[in-house]
Amino acid sequence: MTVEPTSLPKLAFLGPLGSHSHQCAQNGFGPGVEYVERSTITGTLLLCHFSGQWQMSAEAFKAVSDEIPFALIPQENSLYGTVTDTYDLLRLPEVGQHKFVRGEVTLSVRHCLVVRRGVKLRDIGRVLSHEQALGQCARFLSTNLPGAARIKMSSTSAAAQALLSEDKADQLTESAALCSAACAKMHPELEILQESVQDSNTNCTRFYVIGKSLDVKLPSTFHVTPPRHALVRMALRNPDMAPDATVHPRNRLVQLVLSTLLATFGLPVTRIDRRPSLTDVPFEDVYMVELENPMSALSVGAEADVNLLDSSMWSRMAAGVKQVEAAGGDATVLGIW
Ligand SMILES: O=C(O)C(=O)C[C@]1(C(=O)O)C=C[C@@H](O)C=C1
Repeated sequence: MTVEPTSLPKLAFLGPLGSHSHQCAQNGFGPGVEYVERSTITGTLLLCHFSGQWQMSAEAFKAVSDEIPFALIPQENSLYGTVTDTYDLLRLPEVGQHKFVRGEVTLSVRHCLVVRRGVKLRDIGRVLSHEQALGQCARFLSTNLPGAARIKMSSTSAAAQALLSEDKADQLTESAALCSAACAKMHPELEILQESVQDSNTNCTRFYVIGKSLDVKLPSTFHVTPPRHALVRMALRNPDMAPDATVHPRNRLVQLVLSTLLATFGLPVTRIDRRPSLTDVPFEDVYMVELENPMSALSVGAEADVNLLDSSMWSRMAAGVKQVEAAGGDATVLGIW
């Protein structure tokens, strides 16, 4: 009898190893996936302008494919707010077609101030980290390192690694990084100068689990609950054709979003985010709207419930999309989880 080799599904995350994304992925998926690190969420962001549409490559996110069916990307932090790279990616047409939000994981986030061994606080002239971590530690930095330049890196773990490769002879002052304690401990040449430097101890980041389709089965180690959330992208279908010429298209979109949303999907709205659209029209926006079904929390458990709730969420979403379209809007379901 031959034993088939078992292969775990792959999950892409923002690396290198030791990033908060890595920690969160491990908490959420444990040994149930093969981890594939990527060096950016959004890679070479918004670099090429192609056939009238801004295109971008997003390594962790773009990796989602037949070969890598899942990715984990940070969505929002409790102190510093929306992860804009992620919302920029949610504007892409392929989201809602080949990539969907299929789950979420929240991570409690603690940052340390880390240096090469022997470096003192007074020597630090630069602090390297992910933009989110710099923002989450802004008060600490202003108080303790007011003159230090804040340098954005692709991740907190990339910042820690950069300390190791810095050429001391090139620098007049020393650098520090903001990263997790676990990340600092991966490098014996590094030392933690101060722990827990984020501006609040309740600091946490919510991540989206992206799947290559709405059907792909989530890894068995991921805790699946009955679908409770939906994410919908809304825009004006044809912004140039306002039925009432006195109303600016931008206002028309706000009216559409507000008037249709509250009634159309029949579910409470839990957040609304707005980003510039991918068209060339100045100030044309796209809205990302998250809805939450309070009822599904009551029916956790049986597989039958999950299927029933799944189809009821779906029919609500499909009906809502039709109504938005009838009102001159464009709505795409980006995820149900
Ligand atoms: O840089 C990392 O370690 C990441 O995983 C990214 C990220 C983010 O983009 O928000 C994740 C969690 C923390 O909020 C800080 C940074």
